[in-house]
Amino acid sequence: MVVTTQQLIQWKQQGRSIVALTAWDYAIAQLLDAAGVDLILVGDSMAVVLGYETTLPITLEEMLYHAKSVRRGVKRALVVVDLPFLTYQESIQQAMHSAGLVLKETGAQAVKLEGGYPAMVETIARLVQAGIPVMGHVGLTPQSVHQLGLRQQGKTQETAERILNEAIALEQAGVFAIVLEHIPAELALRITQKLSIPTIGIGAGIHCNGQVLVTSDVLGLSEKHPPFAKVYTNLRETITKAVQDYALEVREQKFP
Ligand SMILES: Nc1nc(=O)c2c([nH]1)NC[C@@H]1CN(c3ccc(C(=O)N[C@@H](CCC(=O)O)C(=O)O)cc3)CN21
Ligand SMILES: CC(C)C(=O)C(=O)O
Ligand SMILES: [Mg+2]
Repeated sequence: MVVTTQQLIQWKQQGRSIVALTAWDYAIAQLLDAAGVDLILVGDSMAVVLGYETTLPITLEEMLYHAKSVRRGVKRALVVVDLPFLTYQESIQQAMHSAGLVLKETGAQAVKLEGGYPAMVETIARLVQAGIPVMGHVGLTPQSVHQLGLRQQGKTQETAERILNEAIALEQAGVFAIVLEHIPAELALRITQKLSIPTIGIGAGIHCNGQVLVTSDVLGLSEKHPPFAKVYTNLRETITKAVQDYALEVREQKFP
């Protein structure tokens, strides 16, 4: 049984939590899919495994290349691809072109883009009308890092209302799900209760309809201490140890 956007909405109604993680290549995607992850996001956070400081330098070409590789590894999960910075904000035409390339060239089922009311509502409505499933993303939007920083959003009454209203506007525009990043848990609860579509949280508390994390953070591959992830295993240590063991055995002529 493959995961569809309708399935995610049904799971919200049934109270079954949605499990989402990011992937950037075939090997990782194949492992996550086989382990039963419901939604695989080809996130622009792959910046971390490509050695960029922020998500801003990632290009549409890089996303397409990695998304194709991810798609080849996935049999069951829904594959969603981030539209990178300035490949959708310029005009509806630009967004349509970028999202169209993602669906045509990669075989992914949906795109995600950052932002809410008013800037992105019309764009999302037009993409959805054209048959492109769109996932929203509000709260902390890392493509706006030079305006927002990386601080929690929606801490005041006023900004909390703004984020709630953005989420409502995005649902009306037709998104099938919405990422809530780095907002207070009580605000995420209010949004989750208000919307019929599922909320997928990252740093947004336990009340969301699902959770998403950056896989390199979960696996202990990221160099920096991850902001939201629980580090379930430390692959940096595992890999370092294996490589050092190999180097030693080669130098001592014990291998092969
Ligand atoms: N590997 C990785 N994991 C992520 O979760 C992630 C990325 N990359 N890249 C895109 C964004 C950036 N993210 C981040 C990064 C740092 C903080 C953080 O440290 N926030 C501090 C404040 C820091 C500041 O003000 O400069 C906080 O206490 O909120 C939050 C979100 C989340 N996203
Ligand atoms: C953390 C998620 C929501 C994301 O946008 C990404 O990985 O790029
Ligand atoms: Mg992203």
